[in-house]
Amino acid sequence: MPETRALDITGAILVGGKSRRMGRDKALLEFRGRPLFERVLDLFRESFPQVVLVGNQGERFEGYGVHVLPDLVPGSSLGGIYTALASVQTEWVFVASCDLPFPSRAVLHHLCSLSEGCDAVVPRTEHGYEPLFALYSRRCLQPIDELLQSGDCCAYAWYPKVRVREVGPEEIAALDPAGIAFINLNTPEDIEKTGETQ
Ligand SMILES: Nc1nc2c(ncn2[C@@H]2O[C@H](COP(=O)(O)OP(=O)(O)OP(=O)(O)O)[C@@H](O)[C@H]2O)c(=O)[nH]1
Repeated sequence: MPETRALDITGAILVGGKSRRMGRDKALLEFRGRPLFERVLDLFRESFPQVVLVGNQGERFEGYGVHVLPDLVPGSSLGGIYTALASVQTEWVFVASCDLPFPSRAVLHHLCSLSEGCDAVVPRTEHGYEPLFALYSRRCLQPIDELLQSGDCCAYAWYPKVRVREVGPEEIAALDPAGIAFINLNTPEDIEKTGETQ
């Protein structure tokens, strides 16, 4: 959408996980006839002027015409967020996990509309923060770096160090009434269960 494309945002999809619970690469896992990560890729391509993937073994994504950033700090999704923020030219990065079958355009656009006066815009549902579908500015880089250097890789433990705009459960429910925006697929059972959704 034009108002989001005009913003200084890169879309970054994290594709560097080990997929241990799934037993095979989640990003390229076939879900309803297409590799799973393409659902976020499509949404990002229509929303942001530039899109990158973050993770090692970039050759997996040959043919997509999208730049792959190798992990600067491998081993955690927070390391992936760090790599994205440290590598892109834009002031903001919208980060998403690769395993979201129903990423929400409405939630994405709402988060992007709230960036004024803060350093991060993060959804929070009744299950807690959703750090892997959130908007971060480059000002988050230093506190993330400090946390990683301390040996902690919790994706949201550094939030108290920056100005976070939380988008709470009621706001999210209005944008995602079916409650599917943050479903992610971790196990073969999740695929079976989610196959029946929508
Ligand atoms: N770039 C990058 N992304 C990661 C890394 N670890 C996890 N991710 C991504 O973070 C998102 C959530 O990952 P998880 O489901 O928590 O972890 P996973 O390693 O993919 O799966 P499990 O091995 O089953 O825990 C996915 O998009 C992963 O690809 C990493 O070390 N580097």
